[in-house]
Formats: sequence, C-alpha cells, structure tokens
Amino acid sequence: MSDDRYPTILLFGAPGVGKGTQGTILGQIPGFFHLACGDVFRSLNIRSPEGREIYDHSSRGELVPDELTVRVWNKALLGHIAVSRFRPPEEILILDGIPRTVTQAEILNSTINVLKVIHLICADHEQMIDRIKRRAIRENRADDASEEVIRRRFEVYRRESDPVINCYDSDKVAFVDALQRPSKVLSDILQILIPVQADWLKSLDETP
Ligand SMILES: Nc1ncnc2c1ncn2[C@@H]1O[C@H](COP(=O)(O)OP(=O)(O)O)[C@@H](O)[C@H]1O
Repeated sequence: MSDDRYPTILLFGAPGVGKGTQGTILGQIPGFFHLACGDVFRSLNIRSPEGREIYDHSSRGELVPDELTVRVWNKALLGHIAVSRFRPPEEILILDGIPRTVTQAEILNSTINVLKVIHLICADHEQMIDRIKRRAIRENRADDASEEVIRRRFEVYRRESDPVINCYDSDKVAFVDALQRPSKVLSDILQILIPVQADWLKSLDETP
C-alpha cells in the first residue's frame, strides 16, 4: 500500500533538552529537512492576528491551541515544499516541538509517517532550567523571559507532552541521554538515524 504521508523523525523531550540544537545540525545533512514548531511561530509577524495570539500564549509559558498550531505549522511546511526546500519522499522530515499534545499527534497522523521517535532524556529538570536561562540571555526569547514562565513550561510539558510518547509503538521510540556533550548526543542520534534513512530509501526503491 502506498503511503503519501511525509516520512518523519520526531525529536521529543522536555524544554531545553537540545532538540533545536540537534535538529539544526541534522537538517544540514543531505536527505533530512528540519522544521521546529517554535521557529515557525517566532518567524510570524507579531502584528498579524495569528502571530499575536501565538505570542500571547507562548510568552505566558502556555501551549498554543492545537487547531491554530497545526494550521500554522502545516502552512509553513507546505511553503517549504512549494519552494523545494523540503523534497519528500526522498527527504525525511525532522520535527521538533510538534506534536506536543495527544490531540496534535492524532491530527498529524494523517500527514506524517513517523519512522522513529528520538526521545532526548534528562531526568534533572533543574539542569534544563539552567540551560534555558542561559538561552534566554543569548536569544532574547519571550517564552524564556522569567523563571516563573520557564517553570510553567515544565509543568505543561509533564501534563500535556509527556503522554504523547504513548501514541507511538514502543519499538519506534529510541532514547538518547541529553546530558552528554552535544557531539556525543549527535553521534548517538546518528547511530539511530542512519539505518532508518537507509531502510526508508530502500523501501522507496522497492515501491513500483
Ligand atoms: N506544538 C506546539 N503546540 C503548542 N504550542 C507550541 C508548540 N510548539 C511551540 N509552542 C509554543 O512555543 C513556545 C516555544 O517553543 P519551542 O521553541 O519549541 O520551545 P523549547 O525549545 O523550549 O522546547 C512553547 O513554549 C509554546 O508556547
């Protein structure tokens, strides 16, 4: 049976765990295209109605409503396809920051074919909070503006995003220790992704 959904790898994990850092590097490798939902949101004009609503939620440390999230994300993805920045099915989509709720995972199921979920693990949320505070200074992000907002994002993550992992078969989920050096995290991720990419390209060759 042919599957027209986009072949996808999910980078999953708590705020500050390094999804963006790793996703950006992976997106430089031929055959992969990286799209971070937070980057899509930050690229919107804050004076547009959608941009304003998204800013209002994210600056409070809350999630953006599911329907708005998926609509804006989908529009961005189609834009990248239209200008051939993302060329499915040969290229694999690396998603970070979406899906962040079970409802998003269910909606996206008709669009993406999840080949693997890389779960970046960090049990020590205090270390993540420190990382985010440093990022706040570097990137001047509204959602990192205060410790209170950062702590709210972790509560939201535990309540809304942690359960998303149960939407995928356990044999599709791989764990990587996010507290290692970024180069080692990258190396662990590549060990997982290289065979996934090879299998995917082979399956395309075999499809009549
Ligand atoms: N899939 C999503 N659903 C709802 N809100 C989102 C989603 N992705 C991003 N956001 C909003 O944008 C903010 C920043 O997201 P992101 O850059 O992914 O943060 P981080 O890198 O810390 O995980 C989130 O705190 C949230 O308010």
